[in-house]
Amino acid sequence: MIEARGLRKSFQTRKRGKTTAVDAVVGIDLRVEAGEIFGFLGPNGAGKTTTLRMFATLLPPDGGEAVIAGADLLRKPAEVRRAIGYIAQGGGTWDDVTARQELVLQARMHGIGKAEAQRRAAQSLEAFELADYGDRNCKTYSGGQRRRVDIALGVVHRPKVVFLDEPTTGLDPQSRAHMWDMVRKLREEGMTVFLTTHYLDEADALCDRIAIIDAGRIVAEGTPAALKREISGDVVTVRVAAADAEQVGAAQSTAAQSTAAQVTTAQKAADLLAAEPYARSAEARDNGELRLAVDVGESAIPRIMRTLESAGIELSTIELHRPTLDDVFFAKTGRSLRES
Ligand SMILES: Nc1ncnc2c1ncn2[C@@H]1O[C@H](COP(=O)(O)OP(=O)(O)OP(=O)(O)O)[C@@H](O)[C@H]1O
Repeated sequence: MIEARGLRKSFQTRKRGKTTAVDAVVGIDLRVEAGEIFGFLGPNGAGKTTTLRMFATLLPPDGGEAVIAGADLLRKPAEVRRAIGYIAQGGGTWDDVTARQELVLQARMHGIGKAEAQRRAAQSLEAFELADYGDRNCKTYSGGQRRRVDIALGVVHRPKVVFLDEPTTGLDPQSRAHMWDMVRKLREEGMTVFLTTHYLDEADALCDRIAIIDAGRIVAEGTPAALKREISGDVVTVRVAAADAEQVGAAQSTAAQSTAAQVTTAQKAADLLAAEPYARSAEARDNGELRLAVDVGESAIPRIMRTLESAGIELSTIELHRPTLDDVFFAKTGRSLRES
């Protein structure tokens, strides 16, 4: 339903009279099958919105090509526009009109006749659980209700593909869960959904397949389960105890010295553990923590503790966790998406 090859985009920015180029998207290749909820997961500034805007014909690519719902993005943009719905990050509802009025207007703008437009507006209000507020001005809606109106507006013409830019950003947990149900409903109705998110749990729970994007490049693609399986094993996170002043060679320990010593100790621990047969990898991080990829966490933990104890390294905490999409992100980029 969506196929992209080598799609790229740079922006020129001027700072103190100097022009510099920002490479927002650096060659995206991807394939989205019909009827999927496909998630584009990445940190702020990764290039998600830029890619989405190119797919939605709102931004001309600098290079590459894409076919969306059978139409060539560069040669047949009008055909692409007819086949898609695009729901921008900020949404677009007006304050002083009702959701029903907005829906009728939007349907009419797509060339739908008046009676059919009214029928579709009523149907959308039902489908998006807005019937109770449909005749109230949009300014009286909650954030979650507004976001549902945005999506109802984006799909009133029944597109084949729906592009959703961060559909749940800023929503409370209950509204987010509700929104996920709405997105699943779009798929049930046969639409292909392409959404962007920087929420790991959203990508994991909602999306059939995801692509992880970082610095304008796709670094991983697959089902959340397959991506987690790929890095496989368990992850053990160890935090070494804050060191005392002696270790940093100072008479008086300051917080900064203590952290520096912790980082040094974590590195020493990582070097030691990386040589152990049960460790697939061990990396110290700049907050005094180290992450170990192991096959079976439960049996690795006592061995890790023994190794560190015999080297005189004191632990403050040790935690076991099953791989998450953040671990996948970490494995691919060397950073945590949570901290990006
Ligand atoms: N019009 C523009 N002019 C200059 N730089 C831009 C422009 N639009 C985007 N960028 C830059 O391109 C990069 C990618 O931005 P983009 O908005 O696509 O990221 P994103 O992944 O959608 O981020 P977010 O999650 O914050 O929305 C960023 O470095 C951004 O600052």
